[in-house]
Amino acid sequence: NPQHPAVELHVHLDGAIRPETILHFGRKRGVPLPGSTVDDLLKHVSYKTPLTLTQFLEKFNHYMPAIAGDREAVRRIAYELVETKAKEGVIYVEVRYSPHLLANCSVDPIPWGQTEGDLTPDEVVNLVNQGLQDGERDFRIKARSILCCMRHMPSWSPEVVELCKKYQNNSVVAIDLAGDESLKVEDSSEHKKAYEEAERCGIHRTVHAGEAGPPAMIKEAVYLLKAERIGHGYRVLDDPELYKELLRAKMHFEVCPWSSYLTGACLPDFGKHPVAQFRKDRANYSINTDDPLIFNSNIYKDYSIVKDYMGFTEEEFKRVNINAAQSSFLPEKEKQELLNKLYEAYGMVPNAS
Ligand SMILES: O=c1[nH]cnc2c1ncn2[C@H]1C[C@H](O)[C@@H](CO)O1
Repeated sequence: NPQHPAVELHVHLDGAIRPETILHFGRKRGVPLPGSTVDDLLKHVSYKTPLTLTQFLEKFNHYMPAIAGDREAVRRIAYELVETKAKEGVIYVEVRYSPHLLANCSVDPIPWGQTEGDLTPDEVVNLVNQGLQDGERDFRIKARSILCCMRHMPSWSPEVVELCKKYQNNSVVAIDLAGDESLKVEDSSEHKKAYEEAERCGIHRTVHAGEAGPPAMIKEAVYLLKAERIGHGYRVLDDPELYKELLRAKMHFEVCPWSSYLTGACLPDFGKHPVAQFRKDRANYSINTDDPLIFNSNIYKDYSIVKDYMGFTEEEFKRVNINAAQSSFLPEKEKQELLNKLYEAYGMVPNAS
């Protein structure tokens, strides 16, 4: 039973695919997969005890070849994610992905060992938009998207920001920087330029930082890339001065509890999880699934963790979701509409009718 209408700001499209859909397209396209039933496939793709962020990211290799490069698949995974979220009681979701990692042409290198085809990153965005918009209509929730730059692929970033501009407010609301933070990138000036262009054009900005990386990555995200939200950001607690500053600035942290356990981002002892500190300090944060396929989870899992291990209350869940709506990348008027829906559902305004 969903504890509330919820708002989810951090979920990867390519980390949230239904195993059935992977099997369907694997079969249809003759792409070999590590299993031929849902259980088999999940044995390889999902896992239950912590890996490193780098090892976790390798999981995508097992199934992305079945989806990437296929128009119907790309559209369908977007549509199905909206359905899944609607069923979980999410009324507004921001879905993120790298258009390049779903393409098989006009991308260098062509990802996942695909042979070259004719699906460009631009058309990927178009297809995802269609899937999201069809989903919004059929499942009556709101969905927007965030386009990801990848840490290890600075050469893709100029096109990512151009796609954000082209599709701005046609589903796309923001830019992100995802991928392996622990990896040393010789030159990230392309990421920086892309973020400057995003700021100049009024495109919202979030950055994965302080998940596996040190607080310095969060500083870079905030002060160099002008991030308005931080993906994960747990390690901000290692730098009390920075933490104080970001609390004062009401910086939003996109917290993913179950993910943080499975990627080794946080200690396995949930009693000591950074989100417990965030709650104490009434920080601005949201609760999110991140990659529910790989983590074999849903939004209830993440809410259960903070409830069962940290004693989070309904009151805090309401505050969390109101913060999420406030820090969403919707235009002001739509943000107000979303907030009003939450206030009403939470019994925080008298029913006007
Ligand atoms: O938790 C994560 N941290 C960093 N990168 C991630 C995480 N989950 C997924 N990604 C990467 C892998 C996906 O292919 C990419 C775009 O969604 O983002």
